[in-house]
Amino acid sequence: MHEADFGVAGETAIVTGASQGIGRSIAETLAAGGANVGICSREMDRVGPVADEINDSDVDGEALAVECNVREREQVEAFVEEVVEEFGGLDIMVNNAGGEFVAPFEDISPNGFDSILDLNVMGTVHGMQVAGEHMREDGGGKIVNVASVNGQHPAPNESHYSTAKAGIIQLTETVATEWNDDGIRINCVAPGLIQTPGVAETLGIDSEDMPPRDQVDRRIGYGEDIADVVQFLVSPAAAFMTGETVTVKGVPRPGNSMQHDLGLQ
Ligand SMILES: CCCCC/C=C/C(=O)SCCNC(=O)CCNC(=O)[C@H](O)C(C)(C)COP(=O)(O)OP(=O)(O)OC[C@H]1O[C@@H](n2cnc3c(N)ncnc32)[C@H](O)[C@@H]1OP(=O)(O)O
Ligand SMILES: NC(=O)C1=CN([C@@H]2O[C@H](COP(=O)(O)OP(=O)(O)OC[C@H]3O[C@@H](n4cnc5c(N)ncnc54)[C@H](OP(=O)(O)O)[C@@H]3O)[C@@H](O)[C@H]2O)C=CC1
Repeated sequence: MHEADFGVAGETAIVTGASQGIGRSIAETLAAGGANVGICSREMDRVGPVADEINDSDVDGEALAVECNVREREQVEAFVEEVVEEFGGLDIMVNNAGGEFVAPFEDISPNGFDSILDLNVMGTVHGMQVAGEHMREDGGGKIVNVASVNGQHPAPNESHYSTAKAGIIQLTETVATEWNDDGIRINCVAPGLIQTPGVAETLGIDSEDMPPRDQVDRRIGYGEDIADVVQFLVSPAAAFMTGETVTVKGVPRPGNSMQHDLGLQ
């Protein structure tokens, strides 16, 4: 009888942008599944407490926090090296750090457009290339990139971000074809609207009464909705998946969802 294996116990994972929001949920979920997690953000004061919380809890995985700006290649190299030394390898890389500001196309300066491409696309490129080098040496690994429904459907005032996230989807699909022979599976998750501190800050959306997770329609997402799919993608259960983008957005319906209000149907 076949039993599905969603396990990550004993693996080493890196999650970028894990001081809050989706990245934090992914790190906590993988650690609860028994993986050791290296986590980063731009400020140790913000990411350190997340590692402390994981290490003070009764989950099997351990956490190591490192200050790292994913836009800086040398910092990504140092971060990955520190995690590999601490935990003795690297099996899973989750390129989650990303962000945006909301503005009409005509109001975005060249530097503004570039900052969003640099953070989202180049941050992912750095993470993939640096992690990929270690994974190739070790005989393989799993990479998950965090894109967005914005990379799949048009929405007003998101031109820079949508361009960046569409690029991440193509990057995932293309490199998956190149690194297949190295035993590296690369997939992508495209979240719909997820309640995070970043969304509260950027879009002004802060849902106090979150409907339960088993409700698929008429709700904003939880970080855990994304984390669970990421764990599936890096688990043996997804062994036959690479170069895919999994959309996780519930059921947005015209007139009754915030995603509709944002033009993301
Ligand atoms: C259904 C799905 C929809 C959900 C979509 C949600 C998407 C998310 O990603 S949610 C998580 C979002 N969280 C964040 O984005 C965090 C908040 N944002 C930021 O921290 C920053 O904006 C940044 C990290 C995205 C960019 O940082 P940085 O490169 O340091 O930016 P600078 O402040 O140095 O500015 C560079 C450049 O950009 C111009 N600019 C900044 N904000 C705006 C704006 N609101 N409108 C227009 N232009 C902006 C800024 O003026 C600079 O350009 P120059 O003036 O030409 O130098
Ligand atoms: N929330 C949503 O609705 C959606 C989010 N996404 C994507 O999911 C990912 C996470 O989003 P969300 O959790 O909402 O975002 P948040 O803004 O809540 O969190 C972003 C995280 O990334 C870190 N971060 C930001 N810039 C950098 C950087 N240059 N280097 C390292 N870390 C960085 C932040 O830490 P610190 O500030 O401490 O550096 C923080 O931990 C992003 O890629 C986003 O685009 C996609 C679709 C929808």
